[in-house]
Formats: sequence, C-alpha cells, structure tokens
Amino acid sequence: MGVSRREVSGSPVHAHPPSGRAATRHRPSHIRSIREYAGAMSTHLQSTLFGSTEEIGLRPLTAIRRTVLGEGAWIDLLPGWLTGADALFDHLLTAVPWRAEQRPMYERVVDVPRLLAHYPRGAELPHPVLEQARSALSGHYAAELGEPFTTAGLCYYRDGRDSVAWHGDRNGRGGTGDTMVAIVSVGEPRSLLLRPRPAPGGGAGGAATVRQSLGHGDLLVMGGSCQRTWEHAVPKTARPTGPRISVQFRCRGVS
Ligand SMILES: O=C(O)CCC(=O)C(=O)O
Ligand SMILES: [Fe+2]
Repeated sequence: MGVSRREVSGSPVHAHPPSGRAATRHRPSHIRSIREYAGAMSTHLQSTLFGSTEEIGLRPLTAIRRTVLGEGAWIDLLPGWLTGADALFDHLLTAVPWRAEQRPMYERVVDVPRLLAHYPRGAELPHPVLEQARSALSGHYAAELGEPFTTAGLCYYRDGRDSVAWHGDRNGRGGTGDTMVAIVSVGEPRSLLLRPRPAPGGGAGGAATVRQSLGHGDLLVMGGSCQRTWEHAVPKTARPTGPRISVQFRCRGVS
C-alpha cells in the first residue's frame, strides 16, 4: 500500500490558514495570538474540508447537474453528495472483503491494478448509507431509467499505481442498450477520464476527453449510451496520491 490517507489529508497543501484580516475580525476572545488562531482554524478547516467531523449521510439530489457528452451519452455530477466521506472510507477499508484479482494478458497472467469487491442483487451492502444511496438513486432516476439500481461493485485504488484501463461497462445489457452507472467516491480524489469510443476502422469520435476529479463523497452518473459510445478510465498517476474507494451502482444484467 502507498501513502496513507491521513498523511495526505494532513499535508500543508490542504491547509489554508485564513487571511490576517479575516482572522482579526472573527478572533474569539479566548484565543490569544493570531498565530494560535490561524493554527486552530487550519485544523478546523482541514477537518471540515475532509469531512471528518461530519455524520455519514446523503445530501438531497436536487443540485445534481447534467453534462451532455454527445452521441446520446451524458454524465450527471453532484460533488460532495455523501457527507462523512472520510469516516465511510475508513469503514469500507476494513468492512469490505477486498479481493486481489489476476487476469490473463497476452501470454502472461497479470495482477489487476486495484482491489475489488462485488455485491450482487439482494446482498447486504457494507454500510447502510450505501443502501440509502442506492434507493435514492433508484428513486431519482426511476422515470428515466425504468428499473432500479441493483448491484454494487467496489474498487479500491491503493495509490497512484492503481488504475482502471479504458473500457465501457459493456458486459451484458450495457453493450446493447442504454443504461446508467452511478459512482460514489470516497478517499482521495482521482481523475476519471471519458472519451468517445474510437470508431471501428480508426478515427476517434471527435469530441475531446473529459476529465472529472472524483473523491470525498462525489457522485457521478454515466447515462444514455455512455457505456457503448464512450469509454472511461482512471489512469495511473506519478503524483503522490492517497487511496480512493469507488462504489458503482448498476442495474440487473450490467457489469
Ligand atoms: O473508479 C471508478 O470510479 C471507475 C471504476 C469503473 O469504471 C469500473 O469499475 O467499471
Ligand atoms: Fe467502468
């Protein structure tokens, strides 16, 4: 395993002490020096920014925003949908029976560069908030999707060396019809990239690659023809990167 989440969360990059002016204006009487106050505020800001003092829960889905990608594909995004994302990350890390998998690649067998877990329809999810998330998503998209989200796949990217290569979730019905895949991410953000599927016989579909950073409770839903006409990836990164867990809700017969 690589850099621990706590090391990354505690790094000075994330600590933005308030400006002197703001500090003077709001300075509580029991804190004597500006320096002490700035220190206290940066600690508070870190815990607020990283959700460590928040209850694990969900915000309403009303603020979700759609981006049309083209070719019948779209993505919906709601940053910070899940509150208490750090606490959920800690819970999932220990509560989920993570599996290391291997796959044949050409003449060799290689390690899949992430840990995995799968919860089929009817299986109890590893935290009640994930059951709530699945029902909230099923309710929100009922009219458009016409069926509920049933399964949950989990990926654990231990550090920047873990990744998922370009693909569409095209096994089963995702390869032939429109569907939705909803992703909730906790832990350190990673970039999820989307690009049009290269046309058979060469030529990429024209539109530019879309990059979306996902972590800390963010929700991204891929919909319409996204699994067939576009592909997505979480590329490796050489930057020091803490761990991230992605939870993907899918419909029956899609993987
Ligand atoms: O890590 C993510 O959010 C994406 C995972 C993914 O695309 C998949 O498991 O099919
Ligand atoms: Fe995928």
